[in-house]
Formats: sequence, structure tokens, C-alpha cells
Amino acid sequence: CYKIAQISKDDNSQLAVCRVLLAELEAHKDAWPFLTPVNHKVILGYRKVIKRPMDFSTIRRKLNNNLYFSLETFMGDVNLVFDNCEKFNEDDSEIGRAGHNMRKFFDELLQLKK
Ligand SMILES: Cc1ncccc1N[C@@H](C)c1ccc2c(c1)OCCCO2
Repeated sequence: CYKIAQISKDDNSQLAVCRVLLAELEAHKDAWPFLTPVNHKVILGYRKVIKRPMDFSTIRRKLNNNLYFSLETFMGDVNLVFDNCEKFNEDDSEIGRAGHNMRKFFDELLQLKK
């Protein structure tokens, strides 16, 4: 029984780290392009180019619905946000630069939390 309790405790502490990381991403000044899903009716071509859309509000909903099993699966979705951004936006654009800034910020956060 102790072993089972031990595994679930680690998952809980990992999920607590995910909550803190997401809150810090959402609060960043350059988070604005990533706070809500991209509306493909407004952003022409987005649905065709980006096969797996992801944004911070979707990550927040998945976290609240217990859909992340580890820090790794959470990181996968955060990096998907930045990879989609790089694919669709020029590096030398407002949104492109915001994506690069946010990815650098996230990588630095992970160094602190490890
Ligand atoms: C992450 C991303 N990649 C490519 C395109 C858009 C986005 N983000 C969305 C939320 C967005 C950002 C800026 C926008 C916008 C929508 O509405 C059209 C008017 C201009 O302002």
C-alpha cells in the first residue's frame, strides 16, 4: 500500500509543479498570443498548416481535468504551443518574437524547478 501511495504522491507533486509553471507562463507580458485558442476563421491558413493546435487555456483545462500524467506530458503541450508559433509566424514578427521569448522563459523556469 505504501508503494502505491508513494507513486501517487510523486504525481501530485509533479502536478503541483505544472500548476506553478502554467501560472508563470500565463502571467508573462509576452503570453498574449498564447492565452486562447487561435481562431482559424480569423487566422487564414492556420487550420491547414497547424495539425495540433495548443494554447495556455487548453493546457489549463487539461490540467484541471487531470489529463496530464507527468511533467513530461505537460511539457509536451507547452512546447507544442511554441513549435506551432515558430511554424506559422516569422521570427521577425510580434508573435514570432513573443514565442521565442516565452520558450526561453519556460526553459529557464524548468532549470529552476529541476
Ligand atoms: C499564436 C498565434 N499564432 C498565429 C496567429 C495568431 C496567434 N494567436 C492568436 C491568439 C492571435 C494573435 C494576435 C491577433 C489575433 C490572434 O487576431 C487577429 C488580429 C491580430 O491579432
